[in-house]
Amino acid sequence: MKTTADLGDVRGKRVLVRSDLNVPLDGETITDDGRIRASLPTISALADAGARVVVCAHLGRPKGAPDPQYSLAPVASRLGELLGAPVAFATDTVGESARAVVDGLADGQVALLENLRFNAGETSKDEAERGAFADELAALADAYVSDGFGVVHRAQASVYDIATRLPAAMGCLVRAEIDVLQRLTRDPERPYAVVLGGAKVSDKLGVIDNLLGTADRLLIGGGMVFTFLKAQGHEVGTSLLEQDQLATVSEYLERAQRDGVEIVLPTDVVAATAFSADADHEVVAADAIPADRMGLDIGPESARLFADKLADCRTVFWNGPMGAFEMAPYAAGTEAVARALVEATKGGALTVVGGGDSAAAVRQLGFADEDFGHISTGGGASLEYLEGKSLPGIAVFDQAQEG
Ligand SMILES: Nc1ncnc2c1ncn2[C@@H]1O[C@H](COP(=O)(O)OP(=O)(O)O)[C@@H](O)[C@H]1O
Ligand SMILES: O=C(OP(=O)(O)O)[C@H](O)COP(=O)(O)O
Repeated sequence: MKTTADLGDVRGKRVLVRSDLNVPLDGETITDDGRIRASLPTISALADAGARVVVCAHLGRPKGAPDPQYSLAPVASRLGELLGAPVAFATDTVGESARAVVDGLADGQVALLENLRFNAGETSKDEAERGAFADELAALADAYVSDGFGVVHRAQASVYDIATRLPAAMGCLVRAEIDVLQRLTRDPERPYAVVLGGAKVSDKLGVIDNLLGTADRLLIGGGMVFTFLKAQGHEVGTSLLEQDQLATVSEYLERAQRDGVEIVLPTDVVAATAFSADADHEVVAADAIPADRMGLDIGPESARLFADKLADCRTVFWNGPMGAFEMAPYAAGTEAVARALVEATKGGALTVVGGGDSAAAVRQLGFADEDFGHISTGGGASLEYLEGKSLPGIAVFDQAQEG
């Protein structure tokens, strides 16, 4: 695997670094800067070596056109504070502003381009459209460094296509993340549990297919729960639901039972009248969610059950908060699972928390990075790695080496 050392002397070279700076925002306030901090080692090392560092990243899921609420401007300010040096911000990604900002960089200086996903080419399924955007990005630089671990599972222009267009290397964050995750895939100590939650349900339900073959226990919380409960024939009210995945989930439940894999579902949930901290909410049995309510957290009985199921585990991977933890009334389930992982870590288990919001949740709830074996910057990326899937942003380096 190529490292930045393989790029040779970078002094005076324009090096495009793909980072994952997809941080949670409250208006323009960054509520957790973990992903920015995790991106610093690669950026600093290149700047210290005299490169003209051009950082590119996405924020949220804008629809291929500029959308001010997803601007990376607040991230540029924070990145500058953390680096202790100003970061020039380009108000577009590959246009006039980007070219001017890159041209204005001196050796050792850092710039950040505006949100990659303001350009339809970044996420396009059409190879030619993606390639054309990758060409425009490539024109801004002399070399490329892939350091956005949280996006290596995306076959997107700045992750995949660009790596074939410039001398390319892996950054130290991607390499560090892979080193830890390898310990989970190479003969994990058992029992091995995977805890799944969060809101990217359609993205992440599919990973269960492979996890049924590797994990001993799957604990399901967050927005994932309701497709399972519905598949079991229960009312889920207005909760998050993947209607078209019901048959798949039923098959998972059958297969798990047949193969002796434990799928642990909540027995109670916190059900609210709206997605709001002020909404009327109550704890109800998981099989009795009122039709006009949505489940926004696992209930207290489930929190105890989940903690119990994690207590004897020797390896735990967790992605996705157990509830809408950003709102205090729905944070208890996430806090209970975090506490259970901390206890498991103290007992010698290998625990990994992955995902932008999951990492933000544990920090927001007052836990320290050292309380866990590892906090990964990638949720979906880690899960797909654990599934044994080929990740486009990593595979492209193998292809380049073969080719
Ligand atoms: N029951 C639920 N209903 C709606 N949203 C939920 C629920 N449980 C968790 N969430 C939301 O899931 C989001 C995080 O999901 P996701 O992006 O999949 O996690 P990560 O970033 O850790 O990979 C949080 O913003 C949280 O509010
Ligand atoms: O937040 C991210 O992933 P995660 O929520 O799975 O941790 C990454 O920045 C990838 O974002 P995407 O899932 O919109 O491609």
